[in-house]
Amino acid sequence: MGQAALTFEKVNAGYKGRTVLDDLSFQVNEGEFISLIGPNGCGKSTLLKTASAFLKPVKGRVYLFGKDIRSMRQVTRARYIGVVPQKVESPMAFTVGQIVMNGRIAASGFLRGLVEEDFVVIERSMIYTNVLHLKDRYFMELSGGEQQRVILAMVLAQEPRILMLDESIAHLDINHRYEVLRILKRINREKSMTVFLVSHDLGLSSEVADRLILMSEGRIVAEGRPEKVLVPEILDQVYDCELKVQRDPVTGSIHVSGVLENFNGSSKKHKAVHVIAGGGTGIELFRRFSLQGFRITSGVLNEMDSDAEAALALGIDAVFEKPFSAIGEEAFQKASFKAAKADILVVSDVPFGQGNLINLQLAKEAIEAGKKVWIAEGIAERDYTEGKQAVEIVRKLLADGAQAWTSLHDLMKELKGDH
Ligand SMILES: Nc1ncnc2c1ncn2[C@@H]1O[C@H](COP(=O)(O)OP(=O)(O)OP(=O)(O)O)[C@@H](O)[C@H]1O
Repeated sequence: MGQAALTFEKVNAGYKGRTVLDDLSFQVNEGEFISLIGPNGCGKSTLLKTASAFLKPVKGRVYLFGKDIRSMRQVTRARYIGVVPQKVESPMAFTVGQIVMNGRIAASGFLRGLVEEDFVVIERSMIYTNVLHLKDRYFMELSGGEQQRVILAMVLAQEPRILMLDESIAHLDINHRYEVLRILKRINREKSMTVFLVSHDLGLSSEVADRLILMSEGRIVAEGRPEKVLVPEILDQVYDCELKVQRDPVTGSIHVSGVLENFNGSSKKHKAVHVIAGGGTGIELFRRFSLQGFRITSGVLNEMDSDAEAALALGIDAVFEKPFSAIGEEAFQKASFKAAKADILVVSDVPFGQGNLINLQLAKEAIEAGKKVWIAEGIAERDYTEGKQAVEIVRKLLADGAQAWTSLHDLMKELKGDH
């Protein structure tokens, strides 16, 4: 493997005071084919913008082939790095031929003028990406996939030493996608061009890349050969869902997919869960339980509370009390009736005061009925009752068999086992 092509050294970067990349350090060597993967919003595009000096780091340094990018002129940078963006921002009133030529001009300098060799590179880039026949067409008139191939041709015409693609092949049809990948692999091998591909297609990334870099919340959480990174223990945590990873024993290719078993039309009766929540602490529980196919009941909730609104919006069978009022006997009895029909009871990280303390009585009834009860950890910090009554009740519940949960991810996993 060659010298360091791209180096991030303790980089912090983001937008208007909001940090996205968090103390990020990594190195890519010349000739490597890397795929950068990670959930929506984790900072992949921000990393690309920072690498191409479109975004200035707040802290840390970025080097291209050992040189600090801050000291580089734009034309020098264009020779080192070419970025194919996720989407083409502005409509361009140019023909395809003109756009690809602009790529070459950006990297060769406006003053020099183009020579014979430049036109060979321009034409080759258009042939590679199958856009030569579109040469005289206006960019704005092209389909999304055609536009994406033109931008790729433009960047290839720069002949950059590192090519970064931001989800740029996602909109291509399967034929063109594999064609582009073959081109990238070829240039990568024959010209030692470093390729850095951002992709949400984990299987495809594992097929083409020598090394995967997995990001989460602005940091790198795993990197290495695809079979080391694409393992359920890592992916489940990062993508916060259950994933199936299968490896083809013949080709070795890896297939990652989500689990759709709740939607396969089976007549299996789903379990019922009663959720004790309030103040918005139940929304994510409602959402996830719905997606997993649980039957959900909830309450007592106060009308106009954000959990009450969410329960109404999701059609959840909930019991309500008047807004800003302490839970009364009638509402409690209704909730007790509903909770008695549930298989599982979950208490969110809702704060408890005198007004809603009675909801914990539902957890006690569930334990007495031999049901599973899950209570969010950290009750001491959200107990606003006199004499910390909620802490005392929860302590007893835990002693009698209730279980504490810390992360939603883990709770869902536990409940999935019961489902
Ligand atoms: N121009 C911007 N101004 C403010 N915030 C931004 C800007 N661009 C991105 N962000 C925020 O920065 C975070 C990281 O965004 P980024 O586009 O880098 O993520 P990503 O990993 O590429 O996501 P995706 O997979 O969805 O494309 C997100 O929370 C996003 O909302």
